[in-house]
Amino acid sequence: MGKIKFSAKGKPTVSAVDQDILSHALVVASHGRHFVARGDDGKLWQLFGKGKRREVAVGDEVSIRPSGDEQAWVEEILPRRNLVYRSDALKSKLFAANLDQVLLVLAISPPYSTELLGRTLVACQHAGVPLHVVFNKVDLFDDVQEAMAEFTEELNAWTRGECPIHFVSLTEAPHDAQAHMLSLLEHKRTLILGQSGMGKSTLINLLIPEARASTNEISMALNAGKHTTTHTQMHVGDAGLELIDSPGFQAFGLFHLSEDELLDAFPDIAKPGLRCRFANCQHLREPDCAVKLALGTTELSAARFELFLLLREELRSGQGYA
Ligand SMILES: Nc1nc2c(ncn2[C@@H]2O[C@H](COP(=O)(O)OP(=O)(O)OP(=O)(O)O)[C@@H](O)[C@H]2O)c(=O)[nH]1
Ligand SMILES: [Zn+2]
Repeated sequence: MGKIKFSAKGKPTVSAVDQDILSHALVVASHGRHFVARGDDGKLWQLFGKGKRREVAVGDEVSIRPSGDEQAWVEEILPRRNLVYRSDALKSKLFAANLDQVLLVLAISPPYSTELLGRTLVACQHAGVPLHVVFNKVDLFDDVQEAMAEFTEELNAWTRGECPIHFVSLTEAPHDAQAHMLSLLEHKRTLILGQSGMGKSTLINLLIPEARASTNEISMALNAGKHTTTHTQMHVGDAGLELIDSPGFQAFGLFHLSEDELLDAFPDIAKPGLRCRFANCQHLREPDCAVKLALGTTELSAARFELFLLLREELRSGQGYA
């Protein structure tokens, strides 16, 4: 990767020479309002955007206008295939764009959050991006077969069997994990999500050993010389491996969904909902509510119904959390 130099204040310096040349680049790192993009020739640019052109995500294809040797303005964000993001009442926080898949890393220690799993699934469905679950640290199970069967059942209930689940031990069986993960990740752009401590960094370093070094370089580029570790970054490995690592997040707000879009992610509620006596049934205390009747049967799990009510309440109160 090329090195980036900075002006004294980290702002773009104006160069009359290449000001009018537009070129194409891929956004490979973001930290708030700071971005780094890689040009088609491999050169790294520190990016600046104005207005809407500041709403750049890792994975975005951009057309850029150089303003200095290493700095450029975002001229245009090219149309996206998809965008995965979270949001609260005030603003959106972009995870990444133009993805082939999202991979959520879970483990039993620290304990994983089923609510986070549910929210990730809704966000992925809304964005039209497939979700895979990687259940790491299987070496911590007492009885591996029994635990795998138990967690498969629990996760399938949450995802309605829609997400493939991959059991691995990244530290105790790294070769197996590596082979399995490569078959899933090669020639794809993947966003890796997970609570802190699940093994995201272990996974990325196992598959792309040079990831740590490039993180330091990008981190310096983003912050114009200062070091920060919390940024979203795309790591590129052999065989078309593109892994996007995102900083830990406390909550996953889905305020950007409309109620109809939320319902689209819950066909297990939408479908029985058609049979409720009232067309505008809220599925709370109304008579002849088919959703309440479906609750607890194989059609609708109590956990998913609770998550639906929670998300709907957040949308209505305007207090989604990001
Ligand atoms: N027992 C066991 N420990 C693991 C395994 N994979 C990772 N760990 C450990 O789990 C801890 C957390 O792993 P990380 O890769 O740093 O987790 P992370 O998801 O990147 O966490 P943050 O950096 O906080 O976002 C480390 O001590 C790892 O060594 C595994 O397969 N088995
Ligand atoms: Zn109802």
